[in-house]
Amino acid sequence: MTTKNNVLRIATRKSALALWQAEFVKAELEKFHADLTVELVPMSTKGDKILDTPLAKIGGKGLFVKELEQAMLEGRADIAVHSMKDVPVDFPAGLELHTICEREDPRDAFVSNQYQALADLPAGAVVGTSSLRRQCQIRAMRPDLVIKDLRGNVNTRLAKLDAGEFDAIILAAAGLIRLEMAERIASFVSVEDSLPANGQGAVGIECRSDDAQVQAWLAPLEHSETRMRVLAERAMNRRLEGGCQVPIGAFAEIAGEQLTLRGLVGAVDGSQILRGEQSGPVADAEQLGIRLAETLLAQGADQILAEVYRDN
Ligand SMILES: NCc1[nH]cc(CCC(=O)O)c1CC(=O)O
Repeated sequence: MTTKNNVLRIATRKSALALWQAEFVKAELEKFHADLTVELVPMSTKGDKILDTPLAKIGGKGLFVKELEQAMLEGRADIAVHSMKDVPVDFPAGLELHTICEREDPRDAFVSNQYQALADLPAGAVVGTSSLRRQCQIRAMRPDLVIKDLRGNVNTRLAKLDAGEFDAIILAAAGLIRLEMAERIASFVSVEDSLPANGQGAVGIECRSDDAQVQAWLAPLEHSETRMRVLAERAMNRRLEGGCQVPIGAFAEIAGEQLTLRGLVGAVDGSQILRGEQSGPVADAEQLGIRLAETLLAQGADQILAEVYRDN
């Protein structure tokens, strides 16, 4: 038995955002379970250590999660808190994504010290992003801009903007809001202009599949609407066999009993963008994701993705 009585250990990366998310889950757990002690177990992952290579070129799925999963499998930790966006579609035997918490703002944020929005940037302005998804959508909209790779955690990226390396950078709004840096957001990029990544803005919790005690503790943190949205988005990504570094956008919304999923697959240079949409009952979330992926594949998404993988 790896779980001590009334102690739960959270494996977490050491970035400010990861620590914020782990502290958030700790606070929620302690709010619901007065007699529970929650400890953080911070660790570095491969994705944190390799900082000089564009993410898309490092390869390998789960760059940011393997070390955390090893800790859970070896009983050094009980749960791991992830940005859903960075969580691979498949889990190692013995572990599962058990809980999905309520989503923060899922949009991309435009951050600049001089300009209000993408539309205000002059021709030739330099925009920083490390995401192929953001890159292809910006290039499609504004082929006159220069896109440069931008790596590092949120603070590093902001420091590079402030040092003048870029005229603007694009980040997930959720990260800035959580780190209490919402004032850095010059404007939100609409989901029409930049379809978010699957799971963006949502926090998920992974644990051992057979750990009933930990799962009982996690139960009150579950947010069912977020779960259904993220299920649809991830199902689309999975059917497309997309990793986390691909020019794929997936974004679901729920109105009443109806879930609407929008999806996009693009060439990195923005020369081609395929879009689709599926609506249906919330309970069919995964089916809608699979169906949308299939309509995109029928339009040629597989060729576009094959080229992306070849180039990277
Ligand atoms: N890929 C890194 C990553 N993973 C999650 C977030 C932001 C928070 C979130 O989406 O929940 C970010 C930073 C970014 O994309 O700007």
